[in-house]
Amino acid sequence: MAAQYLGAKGSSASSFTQQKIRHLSGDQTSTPDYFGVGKRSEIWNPHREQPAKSPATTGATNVQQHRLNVQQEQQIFADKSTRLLELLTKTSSVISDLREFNGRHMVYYPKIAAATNGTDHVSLQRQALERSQTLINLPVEPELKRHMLKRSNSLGGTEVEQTHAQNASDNHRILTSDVANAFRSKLNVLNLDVKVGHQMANVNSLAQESITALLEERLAQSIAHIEKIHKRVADTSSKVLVTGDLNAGKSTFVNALLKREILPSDQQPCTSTFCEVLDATINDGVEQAHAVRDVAAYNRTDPSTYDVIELRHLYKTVIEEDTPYKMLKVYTTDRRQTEESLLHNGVVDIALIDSPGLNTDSIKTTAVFARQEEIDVVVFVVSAENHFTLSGKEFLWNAANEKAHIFIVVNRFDSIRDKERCKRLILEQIRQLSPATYADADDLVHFVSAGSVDLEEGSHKLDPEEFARLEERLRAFVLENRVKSKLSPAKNYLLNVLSDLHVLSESNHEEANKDLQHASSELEADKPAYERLLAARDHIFDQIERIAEDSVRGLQTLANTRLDTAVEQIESAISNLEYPGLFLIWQYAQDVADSMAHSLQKEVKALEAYAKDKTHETIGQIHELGTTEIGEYSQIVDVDSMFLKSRDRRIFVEIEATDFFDIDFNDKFSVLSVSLGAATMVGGRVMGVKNVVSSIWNVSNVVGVTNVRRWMVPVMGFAGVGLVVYVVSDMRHAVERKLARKFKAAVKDSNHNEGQSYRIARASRKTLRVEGWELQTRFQKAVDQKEKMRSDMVKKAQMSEEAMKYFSNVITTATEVRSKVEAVNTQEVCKL
Ligand SMILES: Nc1nc2c(ncn2[C@@H]2O[C@H](COP(=O)(O)OP(=O)(O)OP(=O)(O)O)[C@@H](O)[C@H]2O)c(=O)[nH]1
Repeated sequence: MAAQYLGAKGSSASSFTQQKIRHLSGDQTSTPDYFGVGKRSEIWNPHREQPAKSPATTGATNVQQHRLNVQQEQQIFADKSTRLLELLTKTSSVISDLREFNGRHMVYYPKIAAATNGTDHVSLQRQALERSQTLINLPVEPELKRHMLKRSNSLGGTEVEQTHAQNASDNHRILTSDVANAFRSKLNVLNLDVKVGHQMANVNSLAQESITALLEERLAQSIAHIEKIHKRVADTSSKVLVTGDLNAGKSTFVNALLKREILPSDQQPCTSTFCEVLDATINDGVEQAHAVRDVAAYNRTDPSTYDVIELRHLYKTVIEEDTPYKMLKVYTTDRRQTEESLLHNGVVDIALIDSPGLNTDSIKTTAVFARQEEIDVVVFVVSAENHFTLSGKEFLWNAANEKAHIFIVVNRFDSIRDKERCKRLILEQIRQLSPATYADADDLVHFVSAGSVDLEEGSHKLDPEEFARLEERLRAFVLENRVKSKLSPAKNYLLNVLSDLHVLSESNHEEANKDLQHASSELEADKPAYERLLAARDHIFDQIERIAEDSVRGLQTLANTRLDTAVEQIESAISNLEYPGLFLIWQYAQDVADSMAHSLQKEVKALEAYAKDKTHETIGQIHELGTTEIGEYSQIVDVDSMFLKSRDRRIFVEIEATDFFDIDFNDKFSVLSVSLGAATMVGGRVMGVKNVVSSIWNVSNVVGVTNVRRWMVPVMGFAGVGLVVYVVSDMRHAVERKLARKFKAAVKDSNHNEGQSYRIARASRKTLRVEGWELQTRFQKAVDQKEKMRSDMVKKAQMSEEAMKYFSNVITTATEVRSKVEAVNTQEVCKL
């Protein structure tokens, strides 16, 4: 039959081969007409008129040409599958990279803005609120937060604007339903909308993290699927499922193909489970059957996954009703020459699967089996005597929908008397059940007698002509079909997933670009405010230091001066003291000492009060400075806590007996003067004592020493009395003078004034420092916050740049891979 495609214009086999390889391997730049018989579409029109056979074409040439075609087909298939395998690997690695990227950056997947239900709005509002609350969660006073929000505006549009800008930035990710739906409609395998019940739930209500997780899951599934496809494309064998009505002769047919009595056949329905016949070379050349309970878990190299059954005992297992086995893997050797072998012929290894006859119980299982991707060809065996039963029709009808072409074997044809009528009736049934199969009936429908095939070992008897032809067509059909069943799904999946990667990457590239623009413009717009903030911070730190130091120094100087003055004028502290008289002079002295001490202490207290006021005033200045720069905040420092513990020192003056006499015995005139003083007081005339003494001195010089001696004694006596009188009468003032002198000396010796001034200044400095620190901390927080925001923006910009670069690479790779996948032609296959 292959000859019908050949030599119409007398083309040589080699030029035919080259044309065909170019064409079938997808080199679509070359002339599409590889058969040289006209337009390509003509080749595939099932209703085409068959070209007339060349009378010169002999059967031998046909066979030879068929074999040549098979080899070429094999070469083309190998080329296509190698290319697809590479492209599958490449695509898988692109998806793996995307998974990794999704883990780091979160791949963007658009959401729909127009809420379809209340939840969407609530969710969007919540997101916006969460974003705006980021600032509110800062570890600062509520009042400060409020003001920082307010102030940040004056600092050049920081947090509040950023929050709005962030919202705007994120909102641009939320699309109108039309745009998002348009985006999603472009997605095939990576569309994240999931079916919940009878409705499609979209991802709007999901948080970005959930979308990321969903996408991750989808990408992982995609990689697993590609791995499965890869395995299938790399697998050189094809699976042929043989099914049909009960007792139609399926097992007999499989044996006829194998030219061996492998599967048991019986007049009564006997096949109770699926039997897959495979080449024994796969099983290290050992002929045996593996009875499998769990097909998914079956592993030939793990004997725990199956029971071994000798081939000669197969019958018992196969006919066993209620068998626990779901599948029998029958490894057998095809004793024919390699090129004649069906199971292992160097071109395509075929595994034949015999199935239980169709009835109401088995139809479902068989239909599921037939639908499996790994089934390359479905062969339906129908008994020529019974035609299609109801189960057979149902199966064929469904299978035809899935696989389009079914290979139909009408068996037991030898038992039919009116063969033409039988053919006509059965073909009519096929026309109704599977029009595609009917259209190719010449190749796909075979009337044979499988029971007539000689299975005798070493027999050289040729197969009946019809069966030989069936065999040739079946091999060709398997070869043709594996392009459809193996390569087409691979190609389609790759095209879908690559298209999705392209769509997703374009959208992400666009988003990353928007993010980059946004981050860059935000940084640029914020720069002056940031610089102002930094300058203000440095300035304010200096200012605080200066204001506080000026205040403290002023306070210390003032305290010192005032205390010195107070000491200087300490006599005024006793001016109002009542003198209790000579007899209580000791008590009076005590009172004088106390008064002076109290007076100084009072001054210290007054200075402390002043220091509080002054400190309060300075705190106010610092606070005002702070609020001007970072907004209102509460003052935490309390000046009332200053000087809570009394640290003033009382000046103690020890009262001694000498404090009552203010006479200097070292002075040569002292005693005399005191006596005279007393005398003059006694005489009622008070004159300067020194003047009197010097007058006497002058007189003695004039009158001579002898005369002086003569009247000196009475004078001295008189003076003594006077002295006593004077001392007694001056005792109050003597006490006051002496104690004042002692007090001043004590103040001076103890450095009291300096000490107290220093203490007052230190207390003020301490309080001011707390306020200064508070402001510095708050300021630093504002700076840190701004710097964090800026560094986040920079990171965002960097990430956006990285994302743009990454997605543009994905776009390039996906485009390249896609065009290579498209170039693999899986539509047109050569009919062998
Ligand atoms: N006359 C004739 N009998 C055949 C032919 N092929 C099979 N048979 C007989 O039909 C009966 C059933 O054959 P099987 O191969 O067991 O049929 P089956 O479809 O595998 O049966 P189940 O798997 O049990 O449904 C057997 O007795 C075969 O000898 C044939 O071409 N001609």
